[in-house]
Amino acid sequence: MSNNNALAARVRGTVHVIGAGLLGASVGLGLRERGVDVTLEDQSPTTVALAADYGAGRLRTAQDPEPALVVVATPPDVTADVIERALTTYPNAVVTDVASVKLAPYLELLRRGLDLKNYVGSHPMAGRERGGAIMARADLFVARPWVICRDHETPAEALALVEDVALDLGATPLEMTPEEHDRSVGLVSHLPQVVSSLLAARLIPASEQAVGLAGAGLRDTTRIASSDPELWVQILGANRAPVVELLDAFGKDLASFADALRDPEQTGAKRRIADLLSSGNRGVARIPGKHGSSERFTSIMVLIDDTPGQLGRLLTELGELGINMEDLRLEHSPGAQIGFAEIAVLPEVAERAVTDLVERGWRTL
Ligand SMILES: NC(=O)C1=CN([C@@H]2O[C@H](COP(=O)(O)OP(=O)(O)OC[C@H]3O[C@@H](n4cnc5c(N)ncnc54)[C@H](O)[C@@H]3O)[C@@H](O)[C@H]2O)C=CC1
Ligand SMILES: O=C(O)C(=O)Cc1ccc(O)cc1
Repeated sequence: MSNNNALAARVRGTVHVIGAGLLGASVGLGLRERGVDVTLEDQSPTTVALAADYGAGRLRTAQDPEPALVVVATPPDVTADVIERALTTYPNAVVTDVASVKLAPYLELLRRGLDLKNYVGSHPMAGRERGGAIMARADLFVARPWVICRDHETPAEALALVEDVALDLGATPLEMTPEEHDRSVGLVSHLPQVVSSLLAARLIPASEQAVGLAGAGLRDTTRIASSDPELWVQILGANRAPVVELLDAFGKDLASFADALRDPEQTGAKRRIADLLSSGNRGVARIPGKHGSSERFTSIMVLIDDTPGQLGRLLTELGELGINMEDLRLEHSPGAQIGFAEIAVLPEVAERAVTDLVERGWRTL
């Protein structure tokens, strides 16, 4: 695989991360790999020491000059406070945050009458079910969208600096208003979280025998049910209007489905069931990375650096490993330095294929 150190960072100057948990330490690890100077701060001395030990950056000293950029990676309910403190402490730095909601902190900062020319909110669409520095990964943001919410006062240089961080971390920056962002993540992240959690909660009273029959379908639909309830109470509370609207619509679909199924012999009931199920087919086909994958095969997503020869090497190594590739699809986001190779293999060899590829240094999703 190509070495990230070989790629020069776009970001110039020191990046100061406040909140050295999953997101903050992942930003630190990724930027350190590119040789960027990263300083760390956290209300927990243990967390900051842990993140530094993992190589996510160093502690700030009194001699350090003002950072070029501050990344606020604290829980949503204190994000506005921490942004305000960062803007005051480092008046010449650009300040961004990575909170999962964008409108509530922005409105709160406006309400406080702060000068927001140096603040550019953002949100990397990448995470894990568990927080903490110990869960951090340098490649967390690779090939993921990174939403940036500028406003009409944002100077071009401030926007460019936040975009550079996203690009240095392998993400694809894209601009949205805070309202567009919150409506979009309500649909693609917050509604799935609630549905997955409530679905998984149905398992609590079930017998061992019943739960023992669970397969990939249940695992796929409940993966994010292991998420941190404390973080999600904050995220959902801060984006309640779009999420409640989505839950109401979802509840209507559920009720309509149950009505049709209660009496499938009534005229039109079977069609209603089929229509709802086939809407699901059309919806799932819209998820990037899920197009065209055959039901017969298991897809493995392999990250490919955008450098010559990478794909050829992957195909050669698959041959060496004796893994038969049934299909191949390439996906490349404009602006990203990374692409995906979606390899279809027989389900029975999928697990071994992933293990062998990871052992050889490939990154899989
Ligand atoms: N967990 C996820 O999958 C994702 C989370 N986010 C957002 O990233 C932010 C951070 O989330 P995680 O890294 O998952 O949480 P985390 O719990 O792993 O890390 C948060 C850190 O902030 C520190 N902290 C809390 N209040 C502080 C304060 N006032 N000053 C300094 N440090 C403080 C905590 O001690 C903790 O170490 C949240 O706003 C979340 O919405 C964004 C994308 C994905
Ligand atoms: O793992 C997933 O599918 C996620 O959706 C993770 C995630 C959680 C919270 C965010 O604000 C952004 C991404």
